[in-house]
Amino acid sequence: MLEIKDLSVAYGNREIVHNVDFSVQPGETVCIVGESGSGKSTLLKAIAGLLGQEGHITGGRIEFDGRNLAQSDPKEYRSLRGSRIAMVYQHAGESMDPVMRIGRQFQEELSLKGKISRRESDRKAAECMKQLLLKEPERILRSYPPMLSGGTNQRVALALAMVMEPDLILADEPTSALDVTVQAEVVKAMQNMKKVTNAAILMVTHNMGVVAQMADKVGVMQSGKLVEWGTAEEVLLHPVHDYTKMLMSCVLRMETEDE
Ligand SMILES: Nc1ncnc2c1ncn2[C@@H]1O[C@H](COP(=O)(O)OP(=O)(O)OP(=O)(O)O)[C@@H](O)[C@H]1O
Repeated sequence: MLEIKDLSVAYGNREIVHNVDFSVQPGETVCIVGESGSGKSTLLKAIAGLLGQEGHITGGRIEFDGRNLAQSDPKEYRSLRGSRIAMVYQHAGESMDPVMRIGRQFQEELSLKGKISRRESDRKAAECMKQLLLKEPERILRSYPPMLSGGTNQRVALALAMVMEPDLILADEPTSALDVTVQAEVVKAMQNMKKVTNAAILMVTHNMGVVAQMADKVGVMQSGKLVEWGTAEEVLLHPVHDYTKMLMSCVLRMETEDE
């Protein structure tokens, strides 16, 4: 459903992502890992059409159901994001409107697909929130984002993505701004999300626990290149590239030190 072909992305004259190729199949969860600054977020933003003023695609294709998004205009992207592609950010609370009640945010989002009553919107929102293990959805619907904790807001953002029944969810480090115990709750919620939606998930993350628990395929980026790609088992247990081997040995060392 999503095919990235020979994609290169630059900010100004500086090329950040170099000739990346990979694909995401329907319903599949793909995690992109790699060191800080390797271009993971830039890659995700390019796919989401959110590179901003300085960023641009310098080569290659982003094919979504056969359509080349690399050449789409911002309006076309906006309509796809409203209907078929959803995005979840690192600081989800900040991506929501702080002065709009959560219930209203669901209704606005859902109204992109057609007219919907407050009651029906609340019902759909509460259903998604329950699937993401959020307690008291009615209270959350009446709240404003700043009234809720970081972990709750992150799960609300996942629910906002889910409620649209997208074909593809793009997630940029959805757990990394949270402390460790809260991360575990959000990971559990994301696992549930994976179980109950048919959406493919493409996620950039530093959290190898998330990768181990959720990924079907894993891509490893280093200095703007995709240096390794394979099933989660292949990449986690039998890495080939030196950089991936080093990354995995760091994770093992951290886990041993934690024990
Ligand atoms: N808006 C921007 N303008 C110019 N350069 C940028 C911009 N955003 C990111 N960069 C540069 O692009 C490079 C890759 O950044 P990117 O955020 O994609 O990496 P990353 O792998 O996601 O890192 P992290 O894991 O730390 O988020 C970095 O050198 C960064 O400074």
